[in-house]
Amino acid sequence: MNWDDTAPSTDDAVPAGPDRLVGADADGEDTAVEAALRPKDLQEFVGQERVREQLDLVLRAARARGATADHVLLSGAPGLGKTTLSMIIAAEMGAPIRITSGPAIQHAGDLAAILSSLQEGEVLFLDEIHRMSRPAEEMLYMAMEDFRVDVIVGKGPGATAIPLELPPFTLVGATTRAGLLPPPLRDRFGFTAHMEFYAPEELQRVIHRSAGLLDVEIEPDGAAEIAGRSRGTPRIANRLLRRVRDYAQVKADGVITREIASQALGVYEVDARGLDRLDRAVLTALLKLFGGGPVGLSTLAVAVGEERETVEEVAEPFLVREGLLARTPRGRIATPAAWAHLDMVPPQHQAGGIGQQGLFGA
Ligand SMILES: Nc1ncnc2c1ncn2[C@@H]1O[C@H](COP(=O)(O)OP(=O)(O)OP(=O)(O)O)[C@@H](O)[C@H]1O
Ligand SMILES: [Mg+2]
Repeated sequence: MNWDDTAPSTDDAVPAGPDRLVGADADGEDTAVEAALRPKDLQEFVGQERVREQLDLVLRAARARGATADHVLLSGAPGLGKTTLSMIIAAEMGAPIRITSGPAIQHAGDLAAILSSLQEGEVLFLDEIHRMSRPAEEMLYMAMEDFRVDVIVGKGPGATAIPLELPPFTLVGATTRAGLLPPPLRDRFGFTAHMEFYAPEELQRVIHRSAGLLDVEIEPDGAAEIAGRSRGTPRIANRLLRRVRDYAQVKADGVITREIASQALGVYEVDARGLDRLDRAVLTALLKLFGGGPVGLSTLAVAVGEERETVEEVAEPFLVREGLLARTPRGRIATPAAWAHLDMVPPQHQAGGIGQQGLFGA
């Protein structure tokens, strides 16, 4: 559902497939176990070295001054640890945290109610801040800068603005789409942290840590195998770990070895690079039916029997990130890495074969 007509957001309408094992958004089971797996302080938080170091300085300095920490904006793809980091900020400051999200704030009044009930030093976590309504956003500007809001009482010519002082608080905003934030809002954050995808070694550490908390025995090779298929995302790493654990318990003695991890993820159709069935269907169609492209998005979508949006928003971002597919003005094309990944030979390399763009070019 689209709560907010100011943002040209399409992410809400996309069939992101909560049943998708490699989807980066949280599903029901994730929500239930994530609380247990969340690192509780900066020390425990794996990776994101730069962000961690900078945030550590910001928080230490604020603590030393006995002041409330500056507002923090966390941006990055789903499942990289924004919510986790917001809770860590509160914990490190020894402050309570209030959690809400852009879509939950439909009216400025909703925000005024939250702001006016904050305690001094409290952390207000505003998830999906890019989806807040415009009037609420404007109220937030003043609250962030001057710790003050104007509450409008009454309607029409008789309406009056009653200024309300707020206690100093720390706003932690999170967004998957930093580009959608209006500059005046972005500028009011004292510190902006951009979260990157995790390296396989970092994910391996995340997996080890989670396995410990879930009381699962895992060999380093087993963790490496899962890490390599987790698309740079801790949430996916934790989810794959749980599925591999199931397999290890049912089919083996419960210990996760490389062999077991590889077999289990084969059963769940997550390949060595983290592609799932949909991703591979798109690539396979692109290579087999269209000789590697270029081919239009709609044609490609019909070929795999999916909606355009599903191909564009669900499968393509990761394929592009992995350098397997490129979006060009003339259509989608496969990269040499795509041919290699599916163990296929590009047509121009075959004796007497047609050129890559021979049949379907333009
Ligand atoms: N650096 C990390 N170290 C260990 N675990 C992590 C780290 N980052 C994230 N996780 C784990 O990944 C899961 C997802 O993290 P989190 O909910 O913070 O992501 P998010 O960025 O808020 O995602 P979304 O955009 O969907 O809200 C949590 O279970 C958390 O424990
Ligand atoms: Mg979150």
